[in-house]
Amino acid sequence: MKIVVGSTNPSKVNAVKNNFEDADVVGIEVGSKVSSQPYSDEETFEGAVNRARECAKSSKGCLGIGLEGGVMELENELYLCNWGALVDEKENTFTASGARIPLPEEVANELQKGKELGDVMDGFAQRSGVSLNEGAIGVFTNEVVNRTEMFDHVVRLLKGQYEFYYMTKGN
Ligand SMILES: O=P(O)(O)OP(=O)(O)OP(=O)(O)OC[C@H]1O[C@@H](n2cnc3c(O)ncnc32)[C@H](O)[C@@H]1O
Ligand SMILES: [Mg+2]
Repeated sequence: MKIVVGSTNPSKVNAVKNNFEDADVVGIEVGSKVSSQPYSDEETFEGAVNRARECAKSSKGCLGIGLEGGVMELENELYLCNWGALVDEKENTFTASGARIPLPEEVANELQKGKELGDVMDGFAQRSGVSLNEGAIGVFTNEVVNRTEMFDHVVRLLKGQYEFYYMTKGN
C-alpha cells in the first residue's frame, strides 16, 4: 500500500510512518489552500482535508493523508489546534482532531500581529526548527508530548476509522 502525506515536515511524515510500518509512505509538498497560519478550527480542518485530497489524487490507488496545525480562539485564549484527514481512492474522507493546549499570552500576542507560530516558537526557544521537531506542544508540555506524538494520535484515529469503515461496509 502506498500512502502519500501532504507535507515534508518530519514530525508529520514520521507520525504516519510509525503507524503504517508495512506501507510505502512518502511526503510531498502540497498546497493547503488556507493561510499558512490557520486561525480557527474550520480553517485548520479545511487545510488538512485539502492536503489529503491532493495527495489522494497524486498517485493511483494510494491513500492521501493531510495533517494541519493551527490555532483557535476560546475564552480569550489562543489554543493550538491540529487536524488530520485521510482520503482513499474512492474519495471517502475520514477526519480527526488532535490535542489542544493554550498558548502563553506572549506567544499569542505575536500571532495576533500576523506572525506564524513556527517563527514565533523559534524566537521563543532561541533556536530554529521547533516546528520540525518537538513543536510548540513539546515546548509547552516540557516535552511530555511532542509534535510527532500528537500527530501520531491523530493518525491512529484516522487509521482506526478507515479500518472500521471497510470492516463494516466491506469493499
Ligand atoms: O510543511 P508543513 O506541513 O506546512 O508544516 P508546518 O510546520 O508549516 O505546519 P502547519 O502548516 O501545519 O502549521 C501552521 C503553522 O503553525 C505552526 N505550528 C503549528 N503547530 C505547531 C507546533 O506544535 N509547533 C510549532 N509550530 C507549529 C507551523 O510551523 C506553521 O507556521
Ligand atoms: Mg505550513
